[in-house]
Amino acid sequence: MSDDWELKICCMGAGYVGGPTMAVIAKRCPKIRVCVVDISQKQIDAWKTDDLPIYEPGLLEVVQECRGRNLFFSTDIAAEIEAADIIFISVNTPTKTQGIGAGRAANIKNCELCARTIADVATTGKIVVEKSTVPVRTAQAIARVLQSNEKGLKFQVLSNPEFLAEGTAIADLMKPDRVLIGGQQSEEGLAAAAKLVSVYAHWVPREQIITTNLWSSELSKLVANAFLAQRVSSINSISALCEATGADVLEISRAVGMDDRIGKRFLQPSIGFGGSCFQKDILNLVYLCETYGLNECAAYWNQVILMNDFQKKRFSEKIVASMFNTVTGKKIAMLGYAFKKDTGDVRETPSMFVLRDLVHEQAHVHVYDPQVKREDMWIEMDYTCGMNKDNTPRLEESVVTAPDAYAACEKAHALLILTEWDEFKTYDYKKIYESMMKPAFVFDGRNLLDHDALRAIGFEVHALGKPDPLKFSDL
Ligand SMILES: NC(=O)c1ccc[n+]([C@@H]2O[C@H](COP(=O)([O-])OP(=O)(O)OC[C@H]3O[C@@H](n4cnc5c(N)ncnc54)[C@H](O)[C@@H]3O)[C@@H](O)[C@H]2O)c1
Ligand SMILES: O=c1ccn([C@@H]2O[C@H](COP(=O)(O)OP(=O)(O)O[C@H]3O[C@H](CO)[C@@H](O)[C@H](O)[C@H]3O)[C@@H](O)[C@H]2O)c(=O)[nH]1
Repeated sequence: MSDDWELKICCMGAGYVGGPTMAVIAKRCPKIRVCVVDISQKQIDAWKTDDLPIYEPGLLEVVQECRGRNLFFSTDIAAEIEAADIIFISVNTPTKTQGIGAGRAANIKNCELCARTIADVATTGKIVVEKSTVPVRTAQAIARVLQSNEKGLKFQVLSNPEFLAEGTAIADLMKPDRVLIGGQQSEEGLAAAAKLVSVYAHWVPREQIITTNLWSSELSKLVANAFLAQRVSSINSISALCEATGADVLEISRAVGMDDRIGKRFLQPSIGFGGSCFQKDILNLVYLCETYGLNECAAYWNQVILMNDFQKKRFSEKIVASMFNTVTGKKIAMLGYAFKKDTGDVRETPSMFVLRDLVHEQAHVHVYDPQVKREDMWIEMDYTCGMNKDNTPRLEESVVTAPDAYAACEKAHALLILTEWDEFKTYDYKKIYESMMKPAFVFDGRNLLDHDALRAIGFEVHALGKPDPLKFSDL
């Protein structure tokens, strides 16, 4: 190992955030040594191959450029902590499943464990950076664990939440809207923050690197996700009203979004938001509000989740109701399973809830997604819906993962668009129509396809928040 490094960074947690974030730091800062560590040998082994543990456009190229140069992956956590000047904690902080706050509070046990490991093995003081999304004031707990080391070592704790979105992680990291760094407002705290600023300043314009106190930084992350999810729930609530009145939700998104004060983005109706962050972080915010006795604030944010649940359920019910109130024994093709395009991530994917409902209705579901692995579908189904092959014997036999969309649609009664993958727009829908049972239904949960063209082919199309031409006409 060269000793000429400008700085040495260790990141605990080689997941969706730790891996891409550190890869981009390594790319942009060739003189900084970056090592990503994890307790999972399997995860680290995969990062050392070209079959990376996560799919993210552009990630492999960045990893290939830096791996072995200044980007390393290891399970030797103690050695890497010892070598590092700055240690990022980028571990998972899922919603608690048991005990006080179960179903709402974030479980920060992995963060605490990282702090304990650092306190145990470090022989010199370090800057410890919370990269994970955590409840406000977690830095206090981390600092207390670190300061209780018996070696008299001094640690500085910073908050540096991550705002990347999956599917666009590399672009987001290369050109972030902002980098947020929170620190203690003491001389040592400000010096630590300045050191982290200097890392990002290798490629992020200085005016886009914001420094705040610790608590503002921690809380800003939860607030950003709550605001984004609130927009999705807002437009989804309007999609239901559009279906009842003959208004068109896409025309509304356009008309409303052109107001600069509102903005165009995040007004795309869907079958509900998914992903590992939105629901978890809003629940975390709701729990914090309740903890501080702010029950009205808690109820306000909880409504964003309730609206999301309503939207997911509404979509399944629409399918069954439109198909003569029964899908029992019918083949249904599900195109897309990931929670958004350009990722294989299925955590909290809304497709899972539609699949669950269709299995309950005894349909035969054929799923095609370009990136999702079948085993990941079952892990998430068990974790989030409590459904597995032991308690639902029909589950695995009534769900087929198809090799392509054409196979999924052959002899199907309905085709569902659940993820907005670009390739779904390029298919030969005439050929698909001819291979399907009649009437052939399309339920477009993303408003991805050309509905007029599909109707001209012969499909019966139901699209989210779009007027049904059989039901509504102009004046
Ligand atoms: N996924 C996202 O898009 C995203 C974006 C912004 C922020 N976040 C936040 O970042 C954090 C990490 O999320 P993620 O999606 O990368 O999670 P992840 O589950 O993909 O990865 C977490 C990794 O941490 C490892 N880990 C757990 N405990 C450890 C320990 N004690 N020492 C070393 N490694 C340990 C796990 O083995 C796992 O590989 C969460 O708090 C999340 O809310 C996620
Ligand atoms: O107009 C929209 C925009 C998004 N979604 C859905 O919302 C979910 C989340 O999408 P997105 O925010 O793009 O992806 P995430 O990877 O979950 O990223 C969010 O969560 C991350 C984890 O905290 C944050 O870092 C990001 O800033 C934040 O956008 C997905 O199911 C999308 O399909 C919609 O339905 N309509």
